[in-house]
Amino acid sequence: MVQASKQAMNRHGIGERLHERRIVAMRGRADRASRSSPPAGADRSGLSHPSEHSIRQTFRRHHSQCHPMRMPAPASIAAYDTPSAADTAVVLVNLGTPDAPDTASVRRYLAEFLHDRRVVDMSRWLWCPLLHFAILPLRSGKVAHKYASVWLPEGSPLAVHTRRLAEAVQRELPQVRVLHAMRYGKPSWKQLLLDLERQGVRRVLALPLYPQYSTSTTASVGDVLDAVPGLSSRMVREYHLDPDWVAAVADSVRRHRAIHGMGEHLLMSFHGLPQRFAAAGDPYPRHCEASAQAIAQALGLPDDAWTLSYQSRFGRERWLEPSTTDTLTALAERGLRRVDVIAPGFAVDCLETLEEVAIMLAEEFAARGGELRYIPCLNDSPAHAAALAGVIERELDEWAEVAA
Ligand SMILES: C=CC1=C(C)c2cc3[nH]c(cc4nc(cc5[nH]c(cc1n2)c(C)c5CCC(=O)O)C(CCC(=O)O)=C4C)c(C)c3C=C
Ligand SMILES: [Fe+2]
Repeated sequence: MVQASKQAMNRHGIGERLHERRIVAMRGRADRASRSSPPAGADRSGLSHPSEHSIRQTFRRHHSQCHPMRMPAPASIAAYDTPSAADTAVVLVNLGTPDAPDTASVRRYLAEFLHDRRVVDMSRWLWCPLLHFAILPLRSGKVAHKYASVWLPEGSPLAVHTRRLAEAVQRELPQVRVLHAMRYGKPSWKQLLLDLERQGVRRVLALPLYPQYSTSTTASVGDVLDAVPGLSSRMVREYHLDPDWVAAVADSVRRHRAIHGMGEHLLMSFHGLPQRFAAAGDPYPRHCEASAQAIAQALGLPDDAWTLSYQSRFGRERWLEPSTTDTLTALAERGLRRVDVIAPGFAVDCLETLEEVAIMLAEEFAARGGELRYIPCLNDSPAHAAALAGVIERELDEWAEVAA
């Protein structure tokens, strides 16, 4: 099979192969968009089957069941010999969240999160006493109260939406195992990798649920992957300009505006970052700017109809600007009364979007006489699952090519 794939690669030029891959990806996406409920084990991309023969069989079977008029299997199917379904897992990794909205659980979660040097890089001699004797005792209770205000019957919004999103992506990609994990808290990313290794899984593709790359988030997911050397692994770095993701965000705004009417302005609020990180080369602000531009362009918004801002400041140092709070004050002073807000840096709704934006900032804006209308994250929407499935397919595809 490897041989067959190498021969195929020798026969065609690189440009041709890339073109074939794009066609395959487009076909995969078209299939996802057009089918309602795929048969278990059905295969569209041929990513995961041990032999070319069985790949073609499965592909044909699926197509004859779902799309009797659509044929044949993709021309480049021979390139999909590795990785195979049995020994590959795809893991959607999110930040993490407390187990319960109480002080002890929040304290445990914050302690793990804020111990990560990727998040707070101060000297441990200074940071650990500050964290344990000031921040955790003072912050945990207050933050637990905030979590309680958005907690769902099934758990923390971030946990609930992440699990549902992974299930939705699994439905999109029945040929590989799709799981989810949290960098901090449960289900533990590190523990999941160790469990997978024990179960004989050899390859893990990590998809950090951060569209924009940051060392404080994405790289930290990679650190854990590197710490389990028995597994062959690969990580999606970012998807901040993925066309399907951009289209899904833009569509969510369009749909909201179709139901609730047009806001006078669109605010795109991203999680903030200390300016020092950006000065040291973290590409996060560039990625946020590029995402915001692409979303505005997809919506056909003129420059004065939208603004990018940064929220969730933590600590005393300078964070990225403009802040969402200051931006809303400025918009209110400009006389704007109906502002729509999206949070395109968050894959799913969480404390920072629901409590900080949809509740607190909306209340502040209302006190100035305005209406702040929060448009939810993509969560487990079909468009989101399809976009992420496309990102995963492309990554597995490139991996197979490198491995061949
Ligand atoms: C120095 C501190 C922090 C950095 C740097 C930071 C970067 C960062 N965070 C997210 C995404 C999320 N952060 C969330 C919560 C959260 N973030 C921080 C601090 C930093 N984040 C704290 C202390 C908290 C906990 C809440 C609080 O105490 O205020 C969440 C939500 C988690 C949930 O349970 O709902 C997300 C998501 C990104 C994308 C990012 C860098 C770009
Ligand atoms: Fe954060």
